[in-house]
Amino acid sequence: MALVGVIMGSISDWETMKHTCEALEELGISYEKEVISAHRTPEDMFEYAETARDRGLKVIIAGAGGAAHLPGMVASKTTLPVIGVPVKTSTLSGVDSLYSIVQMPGGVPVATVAIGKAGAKNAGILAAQIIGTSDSKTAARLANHQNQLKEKVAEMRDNLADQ
Ligand SMILES: Nc1c(C(=O)O)ncn1[C@@H]1O[C@H](COP(=O)(O)O)[C@@H](O)[C@H]1O
Repeated sequence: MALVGVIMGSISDWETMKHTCEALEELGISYEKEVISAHRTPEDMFEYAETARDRGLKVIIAGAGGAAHLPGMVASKTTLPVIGVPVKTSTLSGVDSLYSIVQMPGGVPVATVAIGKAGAKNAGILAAQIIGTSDSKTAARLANHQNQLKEKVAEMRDNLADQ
């Protein structure tokens, strides 16, 4: 059963959102993925959001670009935490996506990560951290992930010393 729902406004967002899925896989979190658009498939979006909790999801990650209304509209129809990923756009570099997602009105939060693939990766890690609050195996995998980051910095220090 999927614990995280990864949705995106278009298949063109996959190049970004695949980094979310990779992070979830690395942390052993089950997920489902789907293309759903607030603009193009509003009925599907409402049904997805309204049924998400009963289907067993714990977190929804929604990526979209431009007039990125998907994360906020999903958040308006579920009590699950929603993480929004601003997809980088060719016209406005994803600042349009960021502003569309981050500036939610009071009462309807969307946890917004950075623009692009680093943000998409962080969305997966953040979802794992939410799940890790009540799951010790996930918490252990997250601790391991942090240790790997430390090891990478240790390698960087060795490399720098050799320069
Ligand atoms: N922002 C939204 C929504 C939405 O918010 O519901 N639906 C599609 N889109 C975005 O339109 C961009 C261009 O989509 P196409 O590449 O399909 O034309 C994508 O980044 C998508 O997330």
